[in-house]
Amino acid sequence: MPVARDGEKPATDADATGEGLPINEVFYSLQGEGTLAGVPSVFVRTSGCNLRCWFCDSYHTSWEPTGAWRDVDSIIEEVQSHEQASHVVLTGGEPLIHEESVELLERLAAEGYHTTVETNGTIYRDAPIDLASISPKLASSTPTPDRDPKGDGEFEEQHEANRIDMDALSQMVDAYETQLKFVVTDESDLAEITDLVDQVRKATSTTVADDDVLLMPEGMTREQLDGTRSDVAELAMEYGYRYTPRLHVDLWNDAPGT
Ligand SMILES: C[S@@+](CC[C@H](N)C(=O)[O-])C[C@H]1O[C@@H](n2cnc3c(N)ncnc32)[C@H](O)[C@@H]1O
Ligand SMILES: Nc1nc2[nH]cc(C(=O)O)c2c(=O)[nH]1
Ligand code: SF4
Ligand SMILES: [Mg+2]
Repeated sequence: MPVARDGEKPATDADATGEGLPINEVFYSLQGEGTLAGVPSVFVRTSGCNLRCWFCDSYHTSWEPTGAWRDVDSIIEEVQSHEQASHVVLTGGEPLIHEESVELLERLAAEGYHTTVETNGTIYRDAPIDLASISPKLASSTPTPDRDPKGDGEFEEQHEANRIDMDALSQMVDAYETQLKFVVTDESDLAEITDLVDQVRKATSTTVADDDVLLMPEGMTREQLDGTRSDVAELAMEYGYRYTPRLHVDLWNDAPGT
């Protein structure tokens, strides 16, 4: 079913509102990205996002959000049905637009799970998060009219205005163990990345080491990654940042539920 735009719950549209969280999918896979790549994990994907990256690989949580409202008990039950997993990844869409994500994370922590939150870093919430996997969005993510997957650039201005919130980003970096995971489209992204990392270092009391800064090639299919991964690996070496693969794409391409 469709969910409300940007995850809000309008008071008048019964179809678009509900209790708990709008969930797009829950699945068991290997963490494909970042420092925990390869770790068996249950993924909980909420629906709704405050941004609209043109390249979003989760189109049905952002450009056309779909999902079903589910209460926290039923989500926990499904997580626990994957008995081998001790790690849970909360992602989206943007999971931190939803206040109820805090309750879900509290319940997961109480059950002893390691929690990773995949977030664009624009919204801070106080929650038991073991790894904040923050992917701040660069200018190259903005849906200009020529790169809009749906329309003619209607979200360009809103995306551009909201993609970086330095207060929320630095609060998150100070509060949680963090990785900064940048989607790299080409070499021209690197000036913005080094500038952003400098700004975060100035705004926080936490040490952000170069190997907490991850460069991830843009691409939602193996074919697309074939065009970006080698160049991004070279850039990681040149700048001294960490490279992260997209292991799930290498293993399963763009298959659903992976
Ligand atoms: C779908 S997002 C959901 C979490 C959050 N909204 C965010 O952007 O971090 C999950 C991860 O996929 C990354 N991502 C999305 N589309 C991508 C693409 N085409 N190529 C590489 N990474 C992508 C995001 O940057 C983020 O790290
Ligand atoms: N296997 C796998 N690993 C992932 N790491 C972050 C993902 C995400 O969509 O947030 C993701 C995903 O969608 N699949
Ligand atoms: S912030 Fe994340 S979920 Fe939202 S549009 Fe960008 S990649 Fe997709
Ligand atoms: Mg993904």
